[in-house]
Amino acid sequence: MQKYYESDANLGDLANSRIAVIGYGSQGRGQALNLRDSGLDVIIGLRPGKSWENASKDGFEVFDVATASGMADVVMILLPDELQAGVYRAQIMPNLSEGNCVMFSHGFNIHYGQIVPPPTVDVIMVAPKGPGHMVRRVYTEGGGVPALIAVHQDATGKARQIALAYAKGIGATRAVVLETSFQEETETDLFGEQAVLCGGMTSLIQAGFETLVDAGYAPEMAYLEVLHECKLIIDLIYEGGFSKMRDSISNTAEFGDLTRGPRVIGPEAYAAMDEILTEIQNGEFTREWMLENQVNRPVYNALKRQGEEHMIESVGREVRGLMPQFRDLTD
Ligand SMILES: NC(=O)C1=CN([C@@H]2O[C@H](COP(=O)(O)OP(=O)(O)OC[C@H]3O[C@@H](n4cnc5c(N)ncnc54)[C@H](OP(=O)(O)O)[C@@H]3O)[C@@H](O)[C@H]2O)C=CC1
Ligand SMILES: CC[C@](O)(C(C)=O)C(=O)O
Repeated sequence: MQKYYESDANLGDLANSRIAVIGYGSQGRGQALNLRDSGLDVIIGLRPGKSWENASKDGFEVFDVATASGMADVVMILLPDELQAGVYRAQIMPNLSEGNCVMFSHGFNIHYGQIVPPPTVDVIMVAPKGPGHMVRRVYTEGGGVPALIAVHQDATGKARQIALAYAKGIGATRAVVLETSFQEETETDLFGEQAVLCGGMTSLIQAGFETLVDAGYAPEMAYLEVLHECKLIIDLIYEGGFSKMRDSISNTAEFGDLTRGPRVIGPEAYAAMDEILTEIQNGEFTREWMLENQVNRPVYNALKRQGEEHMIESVGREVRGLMPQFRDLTD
């Protein structure tokens, strides 16, 4: 896999370009602030509302999406994936000029054919591998969140240099930038967030919590054991892999980890993961998500409400309230 660092990228490749960041949410805000602090010319495209107020407060010039797109050489689309195609067709596409660059932080809309840009523009991806708030926080601390780049269309012959310059602008080359394809990024990202990082992890934690509470243990004990301590264990895995974590835990914990863990994630879990991956690869998940949005998200809203009402959430608020380090954090 091709890897890039600071010396492989040149901010000069974007020196004469105006970048319109469309959207000012998690990624939009983090990326726009970092790009501006890296000396690049950034404007914001939005609809009136909360994000518009936030971007103005942060000192950006904010325009409606059509105007910002028409003023820019590089248009980075950081709207929710499910809304991108509609906004692109109505407000971005009519304002693109030959030689412009259209960018994404997730390959979703290009890979699944929801957006098909004209052949006269570059189409690239710079996808930070972390939440937007961390993209900003780590940059201000002098580091960077790693990112993936991909080139879908290279109309100008400079698409890769532009992707690398942008990645440098948001701080990613301070960590590492890997080159991939829109397909690989989209499918692995969706799989990761569904099966492991978000879906798999919350389901695992909730199942552990329910098992302890149903067996009569105090909910506060269950919370500390299966949720709070997760972060401490994950920090060790993040720093040095499973080996560093296993060096740090007791021998008893390690024996239990090695012998009992595979019983929890047994053949049925592997089969479920295969099924989830297949639904991503054959477009079934994307069809479900896009149709869900067309009918105002009945399933999403019901499941989200059930999640918010689960006992683990109220117990969590209570237990975090007992610890000084959580007092300044808003839930
Ligand atoms: N969240 C993350 O950390 C990551 C996200 N990504 C990708 O980044 C992209 C952006 O995601 P994310 O940052 O989570 O998005 P958010 O939901 O955090 O932010 C979306 C932004 O788009 C604005 N917006 C929504 N609808 C419209 C509209 N019709 N016209 C104009 N502006 C609108 C919102 O403004 P308003 O206040 O008006 O609603 C908001 O500023 C996606 O492609 C996602 O897959 C990739 C890696 C990680
Ligand atoms: C894990 C969720 C994520 O894929 C991310 C922060 O990288 C997302 O799309 O938000």
